Amino acid sequence: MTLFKVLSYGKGFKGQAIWASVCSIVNKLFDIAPEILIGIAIDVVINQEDSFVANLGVVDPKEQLYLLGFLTFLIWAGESIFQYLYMKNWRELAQKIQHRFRVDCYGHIQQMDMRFFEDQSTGRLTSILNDDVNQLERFLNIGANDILQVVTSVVAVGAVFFLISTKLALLAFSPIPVIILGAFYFQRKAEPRYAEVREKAGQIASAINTNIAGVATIKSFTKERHEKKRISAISDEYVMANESAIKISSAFTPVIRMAILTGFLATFIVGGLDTLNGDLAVGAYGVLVFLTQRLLWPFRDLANTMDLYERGMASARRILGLLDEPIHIKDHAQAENIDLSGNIEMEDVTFKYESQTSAALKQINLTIKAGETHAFVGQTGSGKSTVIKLLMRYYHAQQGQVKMDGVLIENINIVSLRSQIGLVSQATFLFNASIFDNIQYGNEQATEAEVLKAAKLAEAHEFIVKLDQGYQTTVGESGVKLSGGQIQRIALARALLKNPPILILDEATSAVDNETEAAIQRSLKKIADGRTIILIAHRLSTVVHADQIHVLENGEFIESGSHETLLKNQGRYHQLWSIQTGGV
Ligand SMILES: Nc1ncnc2c1ncn2[C@@H]1O[C@H](COP(=O)(O)OP(=O)(O)OP(=O)(O)O)[C@@H](O)[C@H]1O
Repeated sequence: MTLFKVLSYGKGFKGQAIWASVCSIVNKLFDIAPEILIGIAIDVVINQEDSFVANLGVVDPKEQLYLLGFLTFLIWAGESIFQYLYMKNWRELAQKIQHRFRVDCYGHIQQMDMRFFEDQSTGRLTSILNDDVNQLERFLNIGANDILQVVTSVVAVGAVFFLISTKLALLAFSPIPVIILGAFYFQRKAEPRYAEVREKAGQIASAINTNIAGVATIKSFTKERHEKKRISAISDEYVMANESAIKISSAFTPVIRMAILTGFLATFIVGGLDTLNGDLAVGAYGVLVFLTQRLLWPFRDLANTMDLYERGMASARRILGLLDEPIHIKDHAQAENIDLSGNIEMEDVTFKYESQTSAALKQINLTIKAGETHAFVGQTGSGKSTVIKLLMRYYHAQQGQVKMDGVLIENINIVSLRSQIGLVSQATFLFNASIFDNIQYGNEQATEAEVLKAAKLAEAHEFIVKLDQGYQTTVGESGVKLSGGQIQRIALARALLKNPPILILDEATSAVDNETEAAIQRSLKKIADGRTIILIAHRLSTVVHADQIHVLENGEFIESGSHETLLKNQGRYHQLWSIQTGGV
């Protein structure tokens, strides 16, 4: 059950949960005590020297009243103190649990396989980490306390009722089964509606996220009105989902109120008649009438609690669903840390993306010796980047083997593998931080001199120092304050700083001008010694110096060799080269 799973997240905070529960219960006991004191006070003014208090030893009615006044003061003070304590403790617990959920969820998302992210919208994930966790926090803040306090009042008030009059106790309790049945009915009706509300909230977040990220495209196509309408339509769906939940939750309180009224009237009239007949003392009658309210009114708040509970559980199910998503690519027990020297082998590797009907790579065989530079060229969609994704172990090949230094890639610890590959991918991502920090991300131990050296090798230093704040310039999310070529050079510097034995550049210099690219090539030559380099480029001038160039077509290597050999072969590479150099 969702609630138990949520509560099991509170393991480790058991002591505080018990203390918070005690505070909730004591507060409730203090809360119902004044009603009993009112009854006793009525008894004092009516029976004076024969009152209940007089029997305890305080005979003077005035003194009895002073005593009751003093007790009332203590009770109110106690109630206030315990209210402070339960609120503080439940809220602190809610904070701890929501924090744990958020951080665990985030950690889990980060570990998910790349294929998981292909079907997910960032908006949905952010809405789970933000909105759903907050929703759950709201329930945890007050929900547990509300439930405990309702139970406490039923037990404590019930005890007083049964002590005074069993008949009236049964009458006062009669609406409770109706209320509980109503609550279950409400819960069953509300559950799917709140699930729908959470789903719609996720869709809104997703649409807004995408649109803000793509605002330049929206503007360039002057689609602002269209997009506003689209967001408005999704927002309308959210409103409609909420309206349907509101209808059912709003009906709950009035229905409960009528049930409460029945119990109250029964005590009021039957108890009154008993008092008139002399079967019930006036003070006791007063206590019962006031206590019926104390017994039944909390059930009215149950509607809000149930509402909060349903919303909270709908959110919890989304959070737990995310946490239950299996991680397919992970280290197995025998995975080792290996110091790679840069030998790479692929044997008969065939790989198909789940969503595709045909394989992206077919029977690929590749041998790269440590220190060599290899390049992959070929038409768009031919499978070049997919080779890299397999080397990074983002995906798992359905057939064949990938080895590094003779060790199966699955037997290498993922952190060890990825930390020894410097990848500059097509989709470069910079963090919303300073340029310095973005480069240093490649190696957090790197000194300032090392960061500058990497930037110089990547031909980035010159443009960085010309910026207003130099290395301290903050780049916007995805580096929007920089040009495409500048972003690529920062990403390259970041990868170089990692000083990896394997460096993979997937269209890493596609956006820089020819002159800068030539300078980067010269830098790369300097650092290529003892390092395996894999290049992917459409611009063939980038790859002419590679030891081996592999031409891919439809997921197959159709030609391999050095630039000169491939030109001599007069095959596909020759054709591509001729097109690019204007020979055709
Ligand atoms: N995440 C994915 N899910 C499903 N199919 C994919 C995915 N990524 C790539 N593909 C498909 O796999 C094939 C190979 O894609 P890949 O990105 O490896 O090509 P590429 O040669 O690197 O192309 P480009 O030069 O355009 O970068 C393409 O048909 C592509 O549609």
